[in-house]
Amino acid sequence: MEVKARAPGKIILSGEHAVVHGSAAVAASIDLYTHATLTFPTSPEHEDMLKLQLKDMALEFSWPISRIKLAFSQLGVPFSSKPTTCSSESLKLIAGLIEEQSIPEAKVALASGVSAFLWLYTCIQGFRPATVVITSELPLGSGLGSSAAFSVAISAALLAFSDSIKIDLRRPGWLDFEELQLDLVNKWAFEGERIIHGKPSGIDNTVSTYGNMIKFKNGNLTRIKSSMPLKMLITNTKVGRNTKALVAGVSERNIRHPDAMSFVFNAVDSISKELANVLQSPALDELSITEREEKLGELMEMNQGLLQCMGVSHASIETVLRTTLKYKLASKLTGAGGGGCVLTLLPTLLSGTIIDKVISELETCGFQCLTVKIGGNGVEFSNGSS
Ligand SMILES: Nc1ncnc2c1ncn2[C@@H]1O[C@H](COP(=O)(O)OP(=O)(O)O)[C@@H](O)[C@H]1O
Ligand SMILES: C[C@@](O)(CCOP(=O)(O)O)CC(=O)O
Ligand SMILES: [Mg+2]
Repeated sequence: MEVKARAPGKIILSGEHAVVHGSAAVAASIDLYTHATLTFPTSPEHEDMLKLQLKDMALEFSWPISRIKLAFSQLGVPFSSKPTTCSSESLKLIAGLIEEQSIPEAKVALASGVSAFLWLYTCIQGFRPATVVITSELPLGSGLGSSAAFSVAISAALLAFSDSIKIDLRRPGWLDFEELQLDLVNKWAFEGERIIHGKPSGIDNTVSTYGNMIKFKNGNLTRIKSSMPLKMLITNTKVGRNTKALVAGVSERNIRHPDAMSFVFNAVDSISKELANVLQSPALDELSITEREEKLGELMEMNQGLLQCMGVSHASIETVLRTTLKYKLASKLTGAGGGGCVLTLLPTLLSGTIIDKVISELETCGFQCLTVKIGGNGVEFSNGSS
């Protein structure tokens, strides 16, 4: 018995961080995925183990089911058909299970992901032996939503084999969940994101679940249908950072300067709303596309300025901004900042020669450039034959 799920990463076009404080934000899925494969054992030798393989990291974790039962015996079985938040007591028990596995020092950031996995697994599947294999095309901790794609892919695979969701695994290829099933996957994935981000807004798991392009505010999504082509260059500064710490840093700044920060968050809210309107305004002719691209670029630059106000830019991000500005291209950080990835708007009429020059200059600085497809499908499942 095997099921696979894949969930996309995302870019945030405007509104990261401010969205945690109630402002609107705009995000789109990208065609880089995290895959989760869930297999229930058929041979008796694997009968009492829960295994998690992180293939790209060459890491494998395994726990005897009896050990997991023992850990949770103090607090009761977390098994639940309703999305449930992991309490601090449960998180401590899970931390104990992970400590026994001794993660190499250089990969210790993965512990929050493994905690999210253990919580989702025991809640959705209880104490059932299985092997879960994870692979990802997304760079981890770079602002492209690897944590959400991880939580969404795992939730989807686990739910696909639960009583909460009935799916037909006979058809080949990648298949869509129904709307109510997506809602459930999204809610569980949010509980995973809580463990990894501390205080997530929910935008990343929502766009990874439903795909395409969304405006998101206070937990509510509005689907956006862009009427213009959108091409972005993604530059990965390769400076590692952690979303949880950056989100906490902005909250602390908000506590120190509540009046000033409320203006910053309000300004971001207006920028996101305007950006969503520009994307959706009716297409007329090529000139209007150019005008709209100019507006988008300006809004992205204004958003970047406000992210600097929040204290989440970084020297490496500033280097990308300076480099792209030489070519009159607008850029902003995407995701939590502090390093990670930067978006640069590539106008439709920009020549390939200029794009090649910018990329080569950015790569000379040691950065990695990616071009991705924006706004594809959200989470999907398959019977393992794809
Ligand atoms: N494929 C994966 N395997 C294990 N953990 C993962 C995976 N993808 C993401 N994570 C978890 O998410 C964390 C990165 O999330 P975060 O700091 O929010 O950055 P981002 O979401 O931008 O990639 C990792 O340190 C790890 O705990
Ligand atoms: C900073 C934030 O707005 C986005 C974080 O995205 P990422 O984890 O850096 O991909 C946090 C959130 O909305 O939960
Ligand atoms: Mg994240």
